Amino acid sequence: MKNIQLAVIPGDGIGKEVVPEALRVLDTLSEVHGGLKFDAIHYPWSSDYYAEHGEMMPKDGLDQLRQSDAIFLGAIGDPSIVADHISLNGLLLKIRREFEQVINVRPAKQIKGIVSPLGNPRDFDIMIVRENSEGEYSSSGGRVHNGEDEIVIQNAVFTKKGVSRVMEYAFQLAEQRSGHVTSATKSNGIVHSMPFWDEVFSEVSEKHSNIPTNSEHIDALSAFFVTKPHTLDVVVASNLFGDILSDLGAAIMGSIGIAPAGNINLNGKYPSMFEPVHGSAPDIYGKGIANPIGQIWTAKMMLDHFGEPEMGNVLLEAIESSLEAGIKTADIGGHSNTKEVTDAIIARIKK
Ligand SMILES: NC(=O)C1=CN([C@@H]2O[C@H](COP(=O)(O)OP(=O)(O)OC[C@H]3O[C@@H](n4cnc5c(N)ncnc54)[C@H](O)[C@@H]3O)[C@@H](O)[C@H]2O)C=CC1
Ligand SMILES: CC(=O)C(=O)O
Ligand SMILES: [K+]
Ligand SMILES: [Mn+2]
Repeated sequence: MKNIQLAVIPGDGIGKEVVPEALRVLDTLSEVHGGLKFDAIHYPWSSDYYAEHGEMMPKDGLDQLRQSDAIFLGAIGDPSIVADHISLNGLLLKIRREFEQVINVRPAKQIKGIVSPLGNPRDFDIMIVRENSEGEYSSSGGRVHNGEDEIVIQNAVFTKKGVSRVMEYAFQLAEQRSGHVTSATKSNGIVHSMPFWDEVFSEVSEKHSNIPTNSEHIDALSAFFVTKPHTLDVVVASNLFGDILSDLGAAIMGSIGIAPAGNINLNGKYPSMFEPVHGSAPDIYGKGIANPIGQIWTAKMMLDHFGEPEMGNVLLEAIESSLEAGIKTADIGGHSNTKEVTDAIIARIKK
């Protein structure tokens, strides 16, 4: 029996609705598999936890999570309780940084049973490889003076190590996919970090001369996601650019509610973390209508990570088959609720 210790953090808003559903799916997959078991430990860390304890997680929170094989997270953020920069920095971004989850992989591809909002898209299959530990999401900076004299400085941090690491990962992925790499840059507007980004991209691409590359400014690239997504394969991007492109990737698939993600620790020192691309969606929380597919597809990425791609494929086929049968939440044009969608996926896995 292969036992996998999962640290489960549903977090806020619809995270609390979709995580339990995805865990039901994982339990079903365990039953079908017979030799694989997930032992889940739940952590209530969230904005509610902050309201009670004045912090997003206990002081030894990271030590508690360290013991697990992976972290399965929903979403963090409830601006009605605590400001987003405090809640995300105190939990989500802290885990990503401290656990050296330096890469964030986010697929965007057409799946059966969902109509893309693009008029008539050709088949696309994009893998966004986002730098996840530095870049624009650094805590370096500060505020001085008040009123009209106030000055705010937000530093973006780009290290040779961090940039070459994410690019190396992107090239290795492209090699497996027999594809190519597109770099998201903005060296026409950002004078220090992005020319550096371009230089490192040239260096790393020289080591992989068999892989075709191109480099696009982020503004133009955003448009290409809409006008010609079929021309893209692996897209490597800084933390902020990758964040934005992945919501766009989700949108052209059909909804942010279906997009999965993996925060990958490469050095094996800490667990990786799997969470959907979407946030806590306060606008629909409590109605039971959140699309659980982002969280469930995220479970497939976790299965792949643990060397169980067959189970992952069973899961993706079950997702596609229930979508083709029209069992969908409202964000993708259906009338089913969160539980009905999960039930339909579970029924197909059992078949
Ligand atoms: N990784 C994380 O935990 C993230 C957390 N956040 C946080 O989430 C909160 C809300 O942020 P927003 O910018 O509104 O982004 P969001 O992703 O939560 O929501 C954006 C839009 O997509 C819809 N949506 C998202 N997930 C859905 C699902 N599964 N099914 C159906 N519709 C879905 C929402 O209803 C909303 O209209 C904030 O506190 C934000 O900081 C935002 C993004 C990522
Ligand atoms: C924070 C956020 O929006 C993301 O990681 O996607
Ligand atoms: K999330
Ligand atoms: Mn985001």
